Amino acid sequence: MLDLFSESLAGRALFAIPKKGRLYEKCLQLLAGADVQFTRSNRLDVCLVRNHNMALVFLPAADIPRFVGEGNVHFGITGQDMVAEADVNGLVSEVLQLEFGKCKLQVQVPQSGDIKTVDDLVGRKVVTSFEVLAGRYFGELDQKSDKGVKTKIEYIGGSVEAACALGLADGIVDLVESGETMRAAGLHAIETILTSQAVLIRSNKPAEPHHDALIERITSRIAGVVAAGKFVLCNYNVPRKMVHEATKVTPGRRAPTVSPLDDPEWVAVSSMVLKAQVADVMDRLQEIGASDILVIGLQNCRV
Ligand SMILES: Nc1ncnc2c1ncn2[C@@H]1O[C@H](COP(=O)(O)OP(=O)(O)OP(=O)(O)O)[C@@H](O)[C@H]1O
Ligand SMILES: O=P(O)(O)OC[C@H]1O[C@H](OP(=O)(O)OP(=O)(O)O)[C@H](O)[C@@H]1O
Repeated sequence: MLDLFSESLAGRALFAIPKKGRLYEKCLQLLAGADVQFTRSNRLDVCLVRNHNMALVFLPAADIPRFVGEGNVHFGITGQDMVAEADVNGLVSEVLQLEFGKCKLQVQVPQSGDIKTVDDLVGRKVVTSFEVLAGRYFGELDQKSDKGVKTKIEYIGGSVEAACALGLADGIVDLVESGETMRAAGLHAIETILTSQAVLIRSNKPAEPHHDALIERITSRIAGVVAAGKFVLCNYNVPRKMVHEATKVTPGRRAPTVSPLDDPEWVAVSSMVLKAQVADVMDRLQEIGASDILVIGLQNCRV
């Protein structure tokens, strides 16, 4: 059975996806948007893609950089924090930022306590799941400090936020997004070690040409899905004499589409706008005299 399975994997491009956790659902949405068709069986962490010569390998997010770096899989999705922690410099390339899984790796200490800055932590005990990054950060700090002592970095696999309250640590290094978990544990952040988001990474080991072409095709499809989430299409009518002003507000990615209307005094404009800026853009268009401003969400695109 196993032999049959590895035979069916032979020659396929291997794509690593986080098997659970924060990034999992978003990855499934990306795969659906890129029309990567598969059925994941409960018991298997490898599954064949029906419509491409590819297989998905579901792995812990933390292991993906190493698997990609060593060329066991050709490409994968994980967090930038995981790539940095795995220390795979030169072995993988980041090919696409995916705009989700955004968070910060921060040094946190009890809100009420004697530790106010990272220098106060030098020589004390820090607990973290990111022992490489925390070790490097405090190693540099120890060297700069004149205390002549080393900060003790201790690894724990989860529930890091509880460490200070339990008396296990003077500070922690952990991920923060909304800050809710941190505040609930009576902690606050005193330094950011890195910012992170989910990324598509590729092995730097040379792939076979037919893998290269497929990886590039899937990457381009995923880039389209990511861009579709970032942009909207903004359509509006504007007096012809104001079109120059209006298109300064909506320059589009390459150039806006300007079309004549039956009324010679007016034109219609269609342009891609960043979703995050669209409310402001609509206000400015209205001030310029545009009307019938319509914002349309994109399901998919290639840009
Ligand atoms: N609160 C958060 N907000 C946004 N992104 C996050 C958050 N926490 C973690 N991430 C991102 O998701 C990645 C995976 O985190 P997650 O906590 O799901 O790890 P996991 O250990 O694989 O899953 P689990 O905790 O279920 O075992 C992190 O490396 C980080 O890039
Ligand atoms: O700032 P917040 O929005 O509160 O998010 C931060 C929390 O998210 C992550 O854990 P997650 O909830 O993914 O679970 P985990 O601890 O099991 O990894 C991280 O380790 C923090 O605990």
